[in-house]
Amino acid sequence: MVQLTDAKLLRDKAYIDGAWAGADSGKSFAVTNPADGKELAQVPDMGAAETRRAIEAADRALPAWRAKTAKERANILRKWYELIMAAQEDLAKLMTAEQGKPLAEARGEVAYGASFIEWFAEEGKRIYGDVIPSHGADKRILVIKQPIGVVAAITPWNFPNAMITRKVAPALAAGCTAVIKPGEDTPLSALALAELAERAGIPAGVFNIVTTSNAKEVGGEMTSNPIVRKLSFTGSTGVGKLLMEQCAGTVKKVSLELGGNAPFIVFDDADLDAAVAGAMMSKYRNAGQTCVCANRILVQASVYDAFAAKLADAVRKMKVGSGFEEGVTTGPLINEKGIAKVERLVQEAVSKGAKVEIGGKRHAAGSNFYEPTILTNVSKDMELFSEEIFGPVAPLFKFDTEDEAIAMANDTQYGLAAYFYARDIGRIWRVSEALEYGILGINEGIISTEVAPFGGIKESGIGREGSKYGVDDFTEIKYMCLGGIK
Ligand SMILES: NC(=O)c1ccc[n+]([C@@H]2O[C@H](COP(=O)([O-])OP(=O)(O)OC[C@H]3O[C@@H](n4cnc5c(N)ncnc54)[C@H](O)[C@@H]3O)[C@@H](O)[C@H]2O)c1
Ligand SMILES: O=C[C@H](O)CS(=O)(=O)O
Repeated sequence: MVQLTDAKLLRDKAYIDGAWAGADSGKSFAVTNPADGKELAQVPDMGAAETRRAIEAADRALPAWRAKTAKERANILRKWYELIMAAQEDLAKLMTAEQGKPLAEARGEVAYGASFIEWFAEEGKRIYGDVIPSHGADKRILVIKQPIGVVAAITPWNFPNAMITRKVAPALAAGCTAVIKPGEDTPLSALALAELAERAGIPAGVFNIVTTSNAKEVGGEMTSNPIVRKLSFTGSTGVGKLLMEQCAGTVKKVSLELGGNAPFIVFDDADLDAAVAGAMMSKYRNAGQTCVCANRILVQASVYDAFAAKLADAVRKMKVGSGFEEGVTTGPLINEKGIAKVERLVQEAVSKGAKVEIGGKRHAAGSNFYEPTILTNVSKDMELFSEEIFGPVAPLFKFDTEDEAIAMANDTQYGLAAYFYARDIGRIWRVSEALEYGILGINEGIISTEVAPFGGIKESGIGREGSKYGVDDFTEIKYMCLGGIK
Protein backbone atom coordinates (compact mmCIF):
# COMPACT_ATOMS: atom_id res chain seq x y z
CA MET A 1 0.00 0.00 0.00
CA VAL A 2 0.98 3.65 -0.45
CA GLN A 3 1.49 5.68 2.76
CA LEU A 4 -0.15 9.09 2.21
CA THR A 5 -0.48 12.09 4.49
CA ASP A 6 -4.02 12.56 3.19
CA ALA A 7 -5.46 9.04 2.91
CA LYS A 8 -8.59 10.29 1.16
CA LEU A 9 -6.52 10.96 -1.96
CA LEU A 10 -6.34 7.20 -2.57
CA ARG A 11 -9.77 6.66 -4.08
CA ASP A 12 -11.05 3.21 -5.17
CA LYS A 13 -14.34 4.32 -6.69
CA ALA A 14 -15.05 6.10 -9.98
CA TYR A 15 -16.38 9.66 -9.92
CA ILE A 16 -19.62 10.33 -11.78
CA ASP A 17 -22.02 13.28 -11.33
CA GLY A 18 -20.31 14.33 -8.10
CA ALA A 19 -20.60 10.89 -6.50
CA TRP A 20 -18.10 8.07 -5.88
CA ALA A 21 -19.52 4.99 -7.60
CA GLY A 22 -18.85 1.31 -8.18
CA ALA A 23 -19.55 -0.60 -11.38
CA ASP A 24 -23.13 -1.68 -12.09
CA SER A 25 -21.82 -5.24 -12.27
CA GLY A 26 -20.01 -4.92 -8.94
CA LYS A 27 -16.85 -5.92 -10.81
CA SER A 28 -13.49 -4.30 -10.21
CA PHE A 29 -9.94 -4.67 -11.51
CA ALA A 30 -6.57 -4.49 -9.77
CA VAL A 31 -4.13 -1.61 -9.93
CA THR A 32 -0.60 -2.93 -9.34
CA ASN A 33 2.87 -1.51 -8.72
CA PRO A 34 4.99 -2.23 -11.84
CA ALA A 35 8.11 -2.43 -9.68
CA ASP A 36 7.00 -5.48 -7.70
CA GLY A 37 3.57 -6.52 -9.00
CA LYS A 38 1.91 -5.88 -5.63
CA GLU A 39 -1.74 -4.81 -5.68
CA LEU A 40 -2.34 -1.20 -4.69
CA ALA A 41 -6.14 -1.06 -5.02
CA GLN A 42 -9.19 -2.40 -6.78
CA VAL A 43 -11.16 0.11 -8.91
CA PRO A 44 -14.56 -0.24 -10.64
CA ASP A 45 -14.63 -2.08 -13.96
CA MET A 46 -17.27 0.02 -15.70
CA GLY A 47 -18.87 -0.24 -19.11
CA ALA A 48 -21.12 1.56 -21.58
CA ALA A 49 -24.04 2.11 -19.18
CA GLU A 50 -21.95 3.92 -16.58
CA THR A 51 -20.21 5.91 -19.33
CA ARG A 52 -23.58 6.96 -20.72
CA ARG A 53 -24.65 8.16 -17.25
CA ALA A 54 -21.42 10.15 -16.92
CA ILE A 55 -22.00 11.77 -20.32
CA GLU A 56 -25.60 12.61 -19.38
CA ALA A 57 -24.41 14.10 -16.07
CA ALA A 58 -21.90 16.24 -17.96
CA ASP A 59 -24.70 17.35 -20.27
CA ARG A 60 -26.93 18.34 -17.31
CA ALA A 61 -24.07 20.29 -15.70
CA LEU A 62 -23.15 22.11 -18.91
CA PRO A 63 -25.69 25.01 -18.90
CA ALA A 64 -24.82 26.25 -15.40
CA TRP A 65 -21.07 25.78 -15.88
CA ARG A 66 -20.95 27.58 -19.23
CA ALA A 67 -23.17 30.35 -17.80
CA LYS A 68 -20.54 31.22 -15.20
CA THR A 69 -18.26 34.08 -16.15
CA ALA A 70 -14.75 33.16 -17.20
CA LYS A 71 -13.54 34.75 -13.97
CA GLU A 72 -15.88 32.62 -11.84
CA ARG A 73 -14.58 29.47 -13.54
CA ALA A 74 -11.01 30.77 -13.20
CA ASN A 75 -11.40 31.23 -9.44
CA ILE A 76 -12.53 27.62 -9.03
CA LEU A 77 -9.74 26.31 -11.29
CA ARG A 78 -7.19 28.37 -9.36
CA LYS A 79 -8.39 26.73 -6.12
CA TRP A 80 -7.98 23.30 -7.77
CA TYR A 81 -4.42 24.27 -8.79
CA GLU A 82 -3.58 25.33 -5.24
CA LEU A 83 -5.00 22.11 -3.74
CA ILE A 84 -3.00 20.00 -6.22
CA MET A 85 0.24 21.79 -5.39
CA ALA A 86 -0.45 21.48 -1.67
CA ALA A 87 -0.91 17.70 -2.21
CA GLN A 88 2.11 17.38 -4.53
CA GLU A 89 3.98 14.83 -2.39
CA ASP A 90 0.97 12.55 -1.95
CA LEU A 91 0.08 12.76 -5.64
CA ALA A 92 3.68 11.98 -6.57
CA LYS A 93 3.71 8.92 -4.29
CA LEU A 94 0.49 7.64 -5.85
CA MET A 95 2.00 8.13 -9.31
CA THR A 96 5.29 6.40 -8.53
CA ALA A 97 3.38 3.51 -6.98
CA GLU A 98 1.09 2.90 -9.96
CA GLN A 99 3.30 4.05 -12.86
CA GLY A 100 6.84 3.41 -11.59
CA LYS A 101 8.64 6.66 -12.43
CA PRO A 102 11.19 7.95 -9.89
CA LEU A 103 9.63 10.15 -7.18
CA ALA A 104 11.50 13.22 -8.38
CA GLU A 105 10.02 12.79 -11.86
CA ALA A 106 6.58 12.22 -10.36
CA ARG A 107 6.82 15.45 -8.35
CA GLY A 108 7.80 17.18 -11.58
CA GLU A 109 4.81 15.77 -13.43
CA VAL A 110 2.39 16.90 -10.71
CA ALA A 111 3.74 20.45 -11.01
CA TYR A 112 3.70 20.23 -14.83
CA GLY A 113 0.11 18.96 -14.79
CA ALA A 114 -0.97 21.68 -12.34
CA SER A 115 0.66 24.34 -14.53
CA PHE A 116 -1.99 23.71 -17.21
CA ILE A 117 -4.75 24.46 -14.71
CA GLU A 118 -2.96 27.63 -13.60
CA TRP A 119 -2.39 28.67 -17.22
CA PHE A 120 -5.87 27.99 -18.60
CA ALA A 121 -7.65 29.53 -15.61
CA GLU A 122 -6.24 32.76 -17.02
CA GLU A 123 -6.53 31.90 -20.72
CA GLY A 124 -10.27 31.31 -20.27
CA LYS A 125 -10.61 35.05 -19.67
CA ARG A 126 -9.01 35.80 -23.06
CA ILE A 127 -11.29 33.83 -25.40
CA TYR A 128 -11.94 36.86 -27.55
CA GLY A 129 -14.26 37.30 -30.52
CA ASP A 130 -14.23 39.79 -33.41
CA VAL A 131 -16.14 42.74 -34.81
CA ILE A 132 -15.58 42.63 -38.58
CA PRO A 133 -16.02 45.60 -40.95
CA SER A 134 -19.42 44.94 -42.54
CA HIS A 135 -20.17 44.12 -46.19
CA GLY A 136 -23.33 46.28 -46.05
CA ALA A 137 -24.25 49.67 -44.52
CA ASP A 138 -27.31 48.17 -42.84
CA LYS A 139 -25.43 45.24 -41.33
CA ARG A 140 -22.94 44.61 -38.55
CA ILE A 141 -20.75 41.50 -38.24
CA LEU A 142 -19.78 39.88 -34.95
CA VAL A 143 -17.87 36.68 -34.22
CA ILE A 144 -18.10 35.01 -30.83
CA LYS A 145 -16.47 31.85 -29.47
CA GLN A 146 -18.55 29.47 -27.36
CA PRO A 147 -17.68 26.26 -25.48
CA ILE A 148 -17.96 23.21 -27.73
CA GLY A 149 -19.98 21.32 -25.09
CA VAL A 150 -19.48 17.86 -23.53
CA VAL A 151 -15.92 16.62 -24.01
CA ALA A 152 -14.80 12.99 -23.75
CA ALA A 153 -11.12 12.34 -23.05
CA ILE A 154 -9.09 9.14 -23.15
CA THR A 155 -5.61 9.32 -21.65
CA PRO A 156 -2.49 7.10 -21.37
CA TRP A 157 -0.59 5.62 -18.43
CA ASN A 158 2.79 7.25 -18.97
CA PHE A 159 1.80 10.69 -17.61
CA PRO A 160 -1.28 9.77 -15.56
CA ASN A 161 -1.77 13.26 -14.13
CA ALA A 162 -0.57 15.76 -16.76
CA MET A 163 -2.23 14.12 -19.76
CA ILE A 164 -5.57 14.64 -18.00
CA THR A 165 -5.05 18.24 -16.84
CA ARG A 166 -3.60 19.19 -20.27
CA LYS A 167 -7.07 18.46 -21.66
CA VAL A 168 -9.46 19.18 -18.81
CA ALA A 169 -7.98 22.57 -17.87
CA PRO A 170 -8.68 24.26 -21.24
CA ALA A 171 -11.99 22.42 -21.58
CA LEU A 172 -13.35 23.60 -18.21
CA ALA A 173 -11.87 27.09 -18.60
CA ALA A 174 -13.74 27.46 -21.90
CA GLY A 175 -17.01 26.39 -20.23
CA CYS A 176 -17.12 22.75 -21.35
CA THR A 177 -17.77 19.73 -19.14
CA ALA A 178 -15.77 16.51 -19.36
CA VAL A 179 -15.80 12.71 -18.99
CA ILE A 180 -12.37 11.06 -18.73
CA LYS A 181 -11.27 7.46 -19.15
CA PRO A 182 -7.74 7.16 -17.72
CA GLY A 183 -5.26 4.41 -18.62
CA GLU A 184 -6.23 1.15 -16.90
CA ASP A 185 -2.73 0.82 -15.43
CA THR A 186 -2.85 4.20 -13.71
CA PRO A 187 -6.35 5.27 -12.60
CA LEU A 188 -5.38 6.33 -9.05
CA SER A 189 -3.78 9.60 -10.18
CA ALA A 190 -6.96 10.47 -12.07
CA LEU A 191 -9.21 9.68 -9.09
CA ALA A 192 -7.03 11.80 -6.80
CA LEU A 193 -7.48 14.71 -9.23
CA ALA A 194 -11.26 14.19 -8.96
CA GLU A 195 -11.10 14.25 -5.15
CA LEU A 196 -9.27 17.58 -5.27
CA ALA A 197 -11.62 18.92 -7.96
CA GLU A 198 -14.56 18.22 -5.66
CA ARG A 199 -12.79 20.00 -2.77
CA ALA A 200 -12.09 22.97 -5.07
CA GLY A 201 -15.79 23.40 -5.77
CA ILE A 202 -15.98 22.05 -9.31
CA PRO A 203 -19.72 21.27 -9.49
CA ALA A 204 -21.16 17.79 -9.85
CA GLY A 205 -21.14 16.56 -13.44
CA VAL A 206 -18.52 19.03 -14.69
CA PHE A 207 -15.59 16.60 -14.24
CA ASN A 208 -16.23 12.84 -14.36
CA ILE A 209 -13.84 9.84 -14.24
CA VAL A 210 -14.89 6.44 -15.59
CA THR A 211 -12.54 3.57 -14.74
CA THR A 212 -12.49 0.35 -16.75
CA SER A 213 -10.35 -2.50 -18.01
CA ASN A 214 -12.61 -2.58 -21.09
CA ALA A 215 -11.40 0.49 -22.98
CA LYS A 216 -13.09 -0.68 -26.17
CA GLU A 217 -16.58 -0.65 -24.63
CA VAL A 218 -16.19 2.67 -22.79
CA GLY A 219 -14.51 4.25 -25.79
CA GLY A 220 -17.27 2.95 -28.00
CA GLU A 221 -19.85 4.85 -25.94
CA MET A 222 -17.72 8.01 -25.86
CA THR A 223 -17.22 8.02 -29.64
CA SER A 224 -20.82 7.18 -30.57
CA ASN A 225 -22.92 9.08 -28.04
CA PRO A 226 -24.30 12.18 -29.85
CA ILE A 227 -24.13 14.28 -26.66
CA VAL A 228 -20.33 14.18 -26.85
CA ARG A 229 -19.20 16.95 -29.20
CA LYS A 230 -15.45 16.55 -28.81
CA LEU A 231 -13.07 13.63 -28.29
CA SER A 232 -9.58 14.40 -27.02
CA PHE A 233 -7.24 11.39 -27.11
CA THR A 234 -3.65 10.85 -26.06
CA GLY A 235 -2.10 7.51 -26.84
CA SER A 236 -0.78 5.34 -29.63
CA THR A 237 -1.29 6.20 -33.27
CA GLY A 238 -3.06 2.92 -33.93
CA VAL A 239 -5.74 3.56 -31.32
CA GLY A 240 -5.97 7.19 -32.38
CA LYS A 241 -6.85 6.17 -35.93
CA LEU A 242 -9.51 3.78 -34.63
CA LEU A 243 -11.10 6.43 -32.42
CA MET A 244 -11.05 8.98 -35.22
CA GLU A 245 -12.97 6.52 -37.42
CA GLN A 246 -15.47 5.85 -34.60
CA CYS A 247 -16.12 9.58 -34.19
CA ALA A 248 -17.04 10.00 -37.84
CA GLY A 249 -20.56 8.62 -37.25
CA THR A 250 -21.49 11.72 -35.24
CA VAL A 251 -18.94 14.12 -36.81
CA LYS A 252 -17.23 14.82 -33.50
CA LYS A 253 -14.31 17.22 -33.36
CA VAL A 254 -11.14 15.30 -32.41
CA SER A 255 -7.81 16.25 -30.89
CA LEU A 256 -5.17 13.53 -31.16
CA GLU A 257 -1.83 13.43 -29.34
CA LEU A 258 -0.27 10.29 -30.73
CA GLY A 259 2.98 8.37 -31.10
CA GLY A 260 6.40 9.69 -31.94
CA ASN A 261 9.74 8.65 -33.43
CA ALA A 262 11.96 11.56 -32.45
CA PRO A 263 15.31 12.02 -34.18
CA PHE A 264 18.05 13.51 -32.01
CA ILE A 265 20.69 14.90 -34.39
CA VAL A 266 24.24 15.75 -33.24
CA PHE A 267 26.12 17.80 -35.84
CA ASP A 268 29.89 18.23 -35.96
CA ASP A 269 29.59 21.82 -34.70
CA ALA A 270 27.59 20.78 -31.62
CA ASP A 271 28.66 21.33 -28.03
CA LEU A 272 29.09 17.61 -27.31
CA ASP A 273 28.72 17.90 -23.54
CA ALA A 274 25.46 19.80 -24.00
CA ALA A 275 24.33 17.21 -26.55
CA VAL A 276 25.05 14.37 -24.13
CA ALA A 277 23.16 16.13 -21.34
CA GLY A 278 20.23 16.72 -23.70
CA ALA A 279 20.26 13.12 -24.92
CA MET A 280 20.22 11.80 -21.35
CA MET A 281 17.17 13.90 -20.49
CA SER A 282 15.32 13.27 -23.72
CA LYS A 283 16.07 9.56 -24.06
CA TYR A 284 15.93 8.18 -20.53
CA ARG A 285 13.17 10.25 -18.86
CA ASN A 286 10.41 7.98 -17.51
CA ALA A 287 12.57 4.98 -18.52
CA GLY A 288 12.21 6.10 -22.13
CA GLN A 289 8.40 5.94 -21.95
CA THR A 290 7.49 9.36 -23.27
CA CYS A 291 6.09 10.31 -26.66
CA VAL A 292 8.87 12.87 -27.14
CA CYS A 293 11.81 10.65 -26.17
CA ALA A 294 14.75 10.63 -28.55
CA ASN A 295 14.04 7.44 -30.50
CA ARG A 296 16.88 7.61 -33.05
CA ILE A 297 20.15 9.37 -32.20
CA LEU A 298 21.83 10.53 -35.43
CA VAL A 299 25.50 11.56 -35.02
CA GLN A 300 27.75 13.11 -37.68
CA ALA A 301 30.62 10.75 -38.50
CA SER A 302 33.44 13.03 -37.33
CA VAL A 303 32.08 13.27 -33.78
CA TYR A 304 30.43 9.84 -33.53
CA ASP A 305 33.07 8.10 -31.40
CA ALA A 306 33.53 11.07 -29.06
CA PHE A 307 29.78 11.43 -28.55
CA ALA A 308 29.29 7.68 -28.03
CA ALA A 309 32.03 7.56 -25.40
CA LYS A 310 30.65 10.55 -23.49
CA LEU A 311 27.12 9.17 -23.60
CA ALA A 312 28.32 5.79 -22.35
CA ASP A 313 30.06 7.46 -19.41
CA ALA A 314 26.81 9.20 -18.48
CA VAL A 315 24.67 6.06 -18.87
CA ARG A 316 27.02 4.07 -16.62
CA LYS A 317 26.16 6.47 -13.78
CA MET A 318 22.43 5.67 -14.01
CA LYS A 319 20.74 3.71 -11.23
CA VAL A 320 17.92 1.24 -11.89
CA GLY A 321 15.38 0.38 -9.20
CA SER A 322 12.13 1.25 -7.50
CA GLY A 323 11.05 4.85 -8.01
CA PHE A 324 10.87 5.24 -4.21
CA GLU A 325 14.57 4.39 -3.80
CA GLU A 326 16.93 7.35 -3.25
CA GLY A 327 19.03 8.18 -6.32
CA VAL A 328 17.17 5.89 -8.73
CA THR A 329 17.12 7.36 -12.24
CA THR A 330 15.31 4.49 -14.04
CA GLY A 331 12.22 2.78 -12.75
CA PRO A 332 10.37 -0.22 -14.19
CA LEU A 333 8.59 -0.28 -17.53
CA ILE A 334 4.83 -0.26 -17.12
CA ASN A 335 4.14 -3.95 -17.78
CA GLU A 336 5.28 -7.17 -19.43
CA LYS A 337 3.89 -6.07 -22.80
CA GLY A 338 6.02 -2.93 -22.69
CA ILE A 339 9.26 -4.66 -21.75
CA ALA A 340 8.68 -7.49 -24.23
CA LYS A 341 8.46 -4.90 -27.03
CA VAL A 342 11.77 -3.32 -25.98
CA GLU A 343 13.38 -6.76 -25.77
CA ARG A 344 12.09 -7.65 -29.24
CA LEU A 345 13.42 -4.46 -30.82
CA VAL A 346 16.89 -4.84 -29.26
CA GLN A 347 17.16 -8.51 -30.18
CA GLU A 348 16.04 -7.82 -33.75
CA ALA A 349 18.63 -5.05 -34.10
CA VAL A 350 21.38 -7.29 -32.72
CA SER A 351 20.35 -10.05 -35.11
CA LYS A 352 21.01 -7.57 -37.94
CA GLY A 353 24.42 -6.50 -36.64
CA ALA A 354 23.81 -3.93 -33.92
CA LYS A 355 26.44 -3.85 -31.17
CA VAL A 356 25.39 -3.58 -27.52
CA GLU A 357 27.76 -1.03 -25.97
CA ILE A 358 25.92 -0.97 -22.63
CA GLY A 359 22.90 -2.86 -21.26
CA GLY A 360 20.82 -4.78 -23.78
CA LYS A 361 18.83 -6.98 -21.40
CA ARG A 362 16.39 -7.05 -18.49
CA HIS A 363 17.78 -5.73 -15.20
CA ALA A 364 18.11 -7.87 -12.09
CA ALA A 365 15.92 -5.43 -10.14
CA GLY A 366 12.77 -7.20 -11.32
CA SER A 367 10.81 -8.56 -14.26
CA ASN A 368 9.73 -5.13 -15.54
CA PHE A 369 13.16 -3.49 -15.31
CA TYR A 370 15.38 -2.99 -18.36
CA GLU A 371 19.02 -1.89 -18.36
CA PRO A 372 19.73 1.56 -19.83
CA THR A 373 21.11 0.61 -23.22
CA ILE A 374 23.27 2.04 -26.00
CA LEU A 375 23.44 0.34 -29.41
CA THR A 376 25.99 1.16 -32.12
CA ASN A 377 26.47 -0.16 -35.65
CA VAL A 378 22.74 0.25 -36.24
CA SER A 379 21.07 0.72 -39.62
CA LYS A 380 17.81 1.93 -41.13
CA ASP A 381 16.59 -1.61 -41.91
CA MET A 382 16.26 -2.36 -38.19
CA GLU A 383 12.73 -2.13 -36.77
CA LEU A 384 13.77 0.37 -34.08
CA PHE A 385 14.46 2.93 -36.84
CA SER A 386 10.73 2.99 -37.65
CA GLU A 387 9.07 1.85 -34.43
CA GLU A 388 8.63 3.84 -31.20
CA ILE A 389 10.90 2.01 -28.72
CA PHE A 390 9.24 3.29 -25.53
CA GLY A 391 12.12 2.07 -23.39
CA PRO A 392 15.62 3.11 -22.19
CA VAL A 393 17.40 2.19 -25.44
CA ALA A 394 19.53 4.64 -27.45
CA PRO A 395 20.46 3.49 -30.97
CA LEU A 396 23.30 5.66 -32.37
CA PHE A 397 23.07 6.06 -36.16
CA LYS A 398 25.91 7.63 -38.14
CA PHE A 399 25.56 10.18 -40.97
CA ASP A 400 27.94 12.22 -43.15
CA THR A 401 26.12 15.28 -44.52
CA GLU A 402 23.44 17.69 -43.30
CA ASP A 403 21.12 16.64 -46.14
CA GLU A 404 21.53 12.99 -45.19
CA ALA A 405 20.66 13.77 -41.56
CA ILE A 406 17.50 15.64 -42.55
CA ALA A 407 16.44 12.84 -44.90
CA MET A 408 16.95 10.22 -42.17
CA ALA A 409 15.14 12.34 -39.60
CA ASN A 410 12.11 12.83 -41.85
CA ASP A 411 12.01 9.19 -42.99
CA THR A 412 9.03 8.26 -40.74
CA GLN A 413 5.24 8.56 -40.68
CA TYR A 414 5.53 10.32 -37.32
CA GLY A 415 6.05 14.05 -36.77
CA LEU A 416 5.85 14.91 -33.09
CA ALA A 417 9.22 16.06 -31.66
CA ALA A 418 12.72 16.35 -33.12
CA TYR A 419 15.95 17.59 -31.58
CA PHE A 420 19.27 18.79 -32.92
CA TYR A 421 22.50 20.24 -31.58
CA ALA A 422 24.44 22.72 -33.69
CA ARG A 423 25.87 26.20 -33.27
CA ASP A 424 26.09 27.55 -36.80
CA ILE A 425 23.12 29.94 -37.21
CA GLY A 426 22.69 29.13 -40.90
CA ARG A 427 22.53 25.43 -40.12
CA ILE A 428 20.05 26.04 -37.29
CA TRP A 429 17.68 27.86 -39.65
CA ARG A 430 18.10 25.39 -42.55
CA VAL A 431 17.56 22.32 -40.39
CA SER A 432 14.68 23.87 -38.38
CA GLU A 433 12.77 24.69 -41.54
CA ALA A 434 13.45 21.30 -43.14
CA LEU A 435 12.43 19.02 -40.26
CA GLU A 436 8.81 17.77 -40.54
CA TYR A 437 7.79 17.88 -36.88
CA GLY A 438 5.42 19.84 -34.65
CA ILE A 439 8.02 20.47 -31.94
CA LEU A 440 11.76 21.16 -32.20
CA GLY A 441 14.32 21.10 -29.40
CA ILE A 442 17.35 23.06 -30.63
CA ASN A 443 20.31 22.60 -28.26
CA GLU A 444 17.62 21.53 -25.76
CA GLY A 445 16.48 18.07 -24.69
CA ILE A 446 13.44 18.97 -22.59
CA ILE A 447 10.84 21.03 -24.43
CA SER A 448 7.52 20.59 -22.61
CA THR A 449 5.88 23.58 -20.95
CA GLU A 450 2.33 24.86 -20.54
CA VAL A 451 3.14 28.11 -22.33
CA ALA A 452 4.06 26.50 -25.67
CA PRO A 453 1.88 24.58 -28.20
CA PHE A 454 2.45 20.82 -27.84
CA GLY A 455 1.43 18.57 -30.71
CA GLY A 456 2.46 16.75 -33.83
CA ILE A 457 1.93 16.52 -37.57
CA LYS A 458 1.58 13.54 -39.93
CA GLU A 459 0.58 10.45 -37.91
CA SER A 460 1.54 12.03 -34.58
CA GLY A 461 -1.74 13.82 -34.25
CA ILE A 462 -4.14 16.72 -34.73
CA GLY A 463 -4.37 19.88 -32.64
CA ARG A 464 -2.24 21.51 -29.95
CA GLU A 465 -2.29 21.35 -26.14
CA GLY A 466 -1.01 24.14 -23.91
CA SER A 467 -0.23 27.75 -24.90
CA LYS A 468 -2.70 30.35 -26.16
CA TYR A 469 -3.60 27.85 -28.93
CA GLY A 470 -4.68 25.12 -26.52
CA VAL A 471 -8.11 26.52 -25.71
CA ASP A 472 -9.16 26.79 -29.39
CA ASP A 473 -9.80 23.04 -29.55
CA PHE A 474 -12.60 23.45 -26.98
CA THR A 475 -14.48 26.32 -28.58
CA GLU A 476 -16.79 26.78 -31.56
CA ILE A 477 -16.83 29.95 -33.67
CA LYS A 478 -20.23 31.62 -34.24
CA TYR A 479 -20.71 34.32 -36.88
CA MET A 480 -23.52 36.79 -36.17
CA CYS A 481 -24.87 39.09 -38.90
CA LEU A 482 -26.97 41.95 -37.47
CA GLY A 483 -29.24 43.37 -40.19
CA GLY A 484 -31.81 46.17 -40.42
CA ILE A 485 -29.44 48.84 -39.15
CA LYS A 486 -30.11 52.17 -40.92
N1 LIG B 1 1.51 12.80 -28.17
C1 LIG B 1 1.40 12.78 -26.86
O1 LIG B 1 1.23 13.82 -26.18
C2 LIG B 1 1.48 11.47 -26.14
C3 LIG B 1 1.56 11.50 -24.75
C4 LIG B 1 1.65 10.27 -24.07
C5 LIG B 1 1.65 9.06 -24.77
N2 LIG B 1 1.56 9.09 -26.12
C6 LIG B 1 1.60 7.84 -26.88
O2 LIG B 1 0.81 6.83 -26.21
C7 LIG B 1 1.41 5.56 -26.42
C8 LIG B 1 1.66 4.90 -25.09
O3 LIG B 1 0.51 4.96 -24.30
P1 LIG B 1 -0.46 3.71 -24.23
O4 LIG B 1 0.28 2.45 -24.35
O5 LIG B 1 -1.37 3.89 -23.06
O6 LIG B 1 -1.31 3.91 -25.58
P2 LIG B 1 -2.67 3.19 -25.96
O7 LIG B 1 -3.07 3.81 -27.22
O8 LIG B 1 -2.52 1.72 -25.89
O9 LIG B 1 -3.69 3.61 -24.80
C9 LIG B 1 -3.99 4.95 -24.58
C10 LIG B 1 -5.39 5.03 -23.97
O10 LIG B 1 -6.30 4.51 -24.94
C11 LIG B 1 -7.10 3.50 -24.36
N3 LIG B 1 -7.48 2.55 -25.40
C12 LIG B 1 -6.76 1.53 -25.90
N4 LIG B 1 -7.47 0.89 -26.87
C13 LIG B 1 -8.66 1.53 -26.96
C14 LIG B 1 -9.84 1.36 -27.74
N5 LIG B 1 -9.94 0.38 -28.65
N6 LIG B 1 -10.89 2.21 -27.56
C15 LIG B 1 -10.80 3.20 -26.63
N7 LIG B 1 -9.72 3.43 -25.86
C16 LIG B 1 -8.67 2.59 -26.02
C17 LIG B 1 -6.24 2.91 -23.26
O11 LIG B 1 -7.03 2.27 -22.29
C18 LIG B 1 -5.58 4.17 -22.72
O12 LIG B 1 -6.44 4.83 -21.82
C19 LIG B 1 2.71 5.82 -27.14
O13 LIG B 1 2.55 5.62 -28.53
C20 LIG B 1 2.99 7.28 -26.86
O14 LIG B 1 3.80 7.87 -27.86
C21 LIG B 1 1.49 10.27 -26.84
O1 LIG C 1 4.55 11.30 -23.32
C1 LIG C 1 4.15 12.35 -23.73
C2 LIG C 1 4.14 13.58 -22.89
O2 LIG C 1 3.38 14.56 -23.57
C3 LIG C 1 5.54 13.98 -22.62
S1 LIG C 1 5.72 15.51 -21.83
O3 LIG C 1 5.59 15.26 -20.39
O4 LIG C 1 4.66 16.42 -22.31
O5 LIG C 1 7.07 15.99 -22.20
